[in-house]
Parts: sequence; C-alpha cells; structure tokens
Amino acid sequence: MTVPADDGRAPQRGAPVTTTADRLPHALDAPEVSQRLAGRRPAVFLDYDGVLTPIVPRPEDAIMSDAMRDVLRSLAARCPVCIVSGRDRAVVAELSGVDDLVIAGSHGFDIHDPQRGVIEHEASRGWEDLVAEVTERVRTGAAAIEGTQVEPKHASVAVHDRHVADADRPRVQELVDAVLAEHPGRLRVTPGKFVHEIQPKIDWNKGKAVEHLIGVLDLDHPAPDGRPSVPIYLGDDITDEDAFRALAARGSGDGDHREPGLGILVIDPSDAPSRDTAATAVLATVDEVARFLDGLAR
Ligand SMILES: O=P(O)(O)OC[C@H]1O[C@H](O[C@H]2O[C@H](CO)[C@@H](O)[C@H](O)[C@H]2O)[C@H](O)[C@@H](O)[C@@H]1O
Repeated sequence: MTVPADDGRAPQRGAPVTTTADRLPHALDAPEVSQRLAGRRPAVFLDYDGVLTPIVPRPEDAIMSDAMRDVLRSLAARCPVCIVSGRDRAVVAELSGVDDLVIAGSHGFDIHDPQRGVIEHEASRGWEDLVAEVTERVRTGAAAIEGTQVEPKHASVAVHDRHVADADRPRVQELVDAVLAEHPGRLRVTPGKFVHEIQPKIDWNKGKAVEHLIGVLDLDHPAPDGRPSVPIYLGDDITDEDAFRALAARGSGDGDHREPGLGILVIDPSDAPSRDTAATAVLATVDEVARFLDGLAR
C-alpha cells in the first residue's frame, strides 16, 4: 500500500511514500541522494528506453551512444550494474552494444548474467505457448491497421501505435481488447509510450525482478571492501514504478534491516508535473543520466 507524502498523515511503516514528479529534488544535487550514498557502494539498475537512450520515433533506432557505453563500462568496473528493460533481452544487448552486464529483458521475465547464465525465477516459464499464440494473433490483427508496428519479445508482444493515424488508434485498442477477451484472466496490458504491451497475467514485474537480482547477486551482504550496497533504480515509465516501490519499501523497520534503495525518475517534470511516483529524486534528460552515472563511477 502507498500513502501520499504530504497529506498531513505520517507515512505508514513499510509503505513506500509517493509524491508527484514536480516535487522531487534533482538527483545531481539532492542531499537525499548524496547522504544515502555516503560510505556505501551503489548497485545500479537501469531502464533502457528514455534512460540510457532518448525516446525516438522508431524502436529499432534507439541505439545507445558511445559516450553512454563508456560511462556504463567505467561504472561496471566499480559496482554492480544491471539493465532492466521492457524490451527483449537480445535486443537490449544489440542496441546497447554491451555484452558483459546483467540484462533483465521482457519487463524482468527474462534475466541473464554473463557469469551465471540465465537466472531462473518463479515466472521464468509456463507461458511460452500462450505468448506464441498471442504474438501471431496480434501480428495478423495489426497488419490491417496502417502504421502499427508489432514487436515480438521473449515473454510478451508489443503493438506500437505512434505512427497510426489518430482516427485509427481506437482500432488498435479494439484489437488489444479482443485479444484479452479471447484469453480471459490470462493476459494483461502494461502501460507505455504509444505502445500496448500484452503479457501473461503473472505476478511478476520489474520490481520483483530487481528484488530477485538483489538476492542472486548477494547485494544485501557487504561488498568486498566492507561497504553496504545501496540499490539505485533509474527509470522513466509507469512500469518502473514497481521497481521504485520495491526499493522504497526496503529497510522500513519491523526486522527489515536492508539498506533502503533509491528510485530516480527520469522525466522532465514540466512535461508531467502531476505524475505520481515512488521515486526519491528526478533527472530530466538522458544527458543528466550520463552525468549522474559518471559521478557514481568516480
Ligand atoms: O523498459 P524500457 O527499456 O524503457 O522499454 C520500454 C519500451 O521501450 C520501447 O518503446 C518505447 O521506446 C521507443 C524508442 O524510443 C519508442 O519508439 C516507443 O514509442 C516507446 O514505446 C520498446 O520498443 C518497447 O518494447 C519497450 O517495452
């Protein structure tokens, strides 16, 4: 359960506090961030689109810059770094040009560590036939709607409507609704930017994936140099709020002595001032993300 940050009530113990984007401090100079990091080692979880690359009109053009790749390499030499994306894992690896980081693709359903191989979890399998059937259904249905782009993934299928005429957008929604109705209770749609993402209806999300990774990577024990790790998650989408909430809920008392994490929302607050968020701080652009990560790497 979440409670608003400033409604006059004290936050409930264990409940992540939410606020709006326009009230978040800026991560590059927020005492909330520097104090939380002091004497600790960051463990960094990064969304891809809108965080490591700017949002662009076509998904296949979101290629990570050489400068961002250099920043990630420097950071990964100092602390754990994982990419947690809605995209297919192989596509993240290709677009980022990075093959030595942990990547959680398909909204955290498909996790791979270059050292450990595929990281299994409770939602790792069981939905393959459903996703294959739905992908074909969506491909067929979307072919009749000009401007749609279907993106098949390991554990979901996305239908983009950024380039669909406004008059035709309701047809995309109708297609999505029809597909869901054909599989009652078995599918859900996750929100995104001009995209409908159809997934198996399983209690798994980026927040659960991050918690799972914290366990598998042993991040709740001190680093080799003795410092505790502070998990930090940077994301821009509504689906990233699951990760912000998961990190904010840590270390809230009642025997939970884990280091609380930091959520950093990547959004220009003037674009979405009233966006509810469980993040602790904000960065406005991908360039600011690079500066922030570069600071962590030093
Ligand atoms: O979790 P993320 O790594 O942020 O991925 C979220 C979705 O990103 C991609 O779509 C979005 O970015 C595209 C490129 O900038 C843009 O053209 C599109 O309109 C956006 O929706 C990706 O294609 C999706 O599969 C991801 O789920």
